[in-house]
Amino acid sequence: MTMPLLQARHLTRSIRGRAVVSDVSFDVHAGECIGLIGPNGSGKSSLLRLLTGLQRPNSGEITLKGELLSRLSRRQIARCLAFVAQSQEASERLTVRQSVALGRTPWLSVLSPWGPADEGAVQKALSSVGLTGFEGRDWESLSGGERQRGHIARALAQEPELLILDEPANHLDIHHQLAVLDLIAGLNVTTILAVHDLNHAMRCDRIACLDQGQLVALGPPAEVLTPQLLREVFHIRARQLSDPHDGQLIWRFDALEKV
Ligand SMILES: Nc1ncnc2c1ncn2[C@@H]1O[C@H](COP(=O)(O)OP(=O)(O)OP(=O)(O)O)[C@@H](O)[C@H]1O
Repeated sequence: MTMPLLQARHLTRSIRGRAVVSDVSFDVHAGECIGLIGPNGSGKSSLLRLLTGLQRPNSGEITLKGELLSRLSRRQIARCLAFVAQSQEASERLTVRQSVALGRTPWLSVLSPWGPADEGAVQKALSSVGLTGFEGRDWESLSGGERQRGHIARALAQEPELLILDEPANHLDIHHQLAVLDLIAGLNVTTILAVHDLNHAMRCDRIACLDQGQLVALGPPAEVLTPQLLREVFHIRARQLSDPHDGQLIWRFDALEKV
């Protein structure tokens, strides 16, 4: 068995005495796509921030390629892992190209200045999110959905082994939601993404489900997404229907009264 790309062991993060991430452990293997689901406030964003090293757990540890994350520099982490946060904003006035080019920062140094490989990575990233031709536009002139694709392009330009995305389909119209999810699925990159749409989560290799900071289920979609789990965690009645067109299973949901 190869070493996991990322290991989380007994992660706990408390805010004002309340555990928003509580004793979470799991492994992520190279090539996997893991969908992180859970109700609002269940700790998805908090857990993702721990995995990126942006926040430290109160207890527990994370290893990235066998190295303790807490011992790695930001630059070392950024050469392996890219993060697309929720509602991320670029502060400076930048063009789209400049903004995406920031993804190359971890690879640049005095001895390794900007070169054709960096330019190639930026163009490839822009092309894979459908933003070729937007290079010269002011970042601020982009629509919400275009910005979201720009953020993903910046992360791709980083050429990470592990891509962590917090609700990447947020702000996107239905076409771009599906296009971004297809894009992520087609990348040769290990991915962890927080998702709200359970039909989108079905496309992941494994699903991790958080409830009140605890990891209550982890496994293939068909094992994790059961009517019982969806009732207990999301307070919904869930039924699976088969699409007559191709037999694919689709969820249908009804809200239940919270008890
Ligand atoms: N800085 C903070 N101060 C106080 N509480 C916080 C802080 N950050 C997060 N929390 C709380 O931690 C809990 C988990 O929040 P988190 O954003 O991780 O949840 P989430 O699952 O990503 O939610 P959503 O689906 O709504 O985005 C929530 O109850 C939230 O209010």
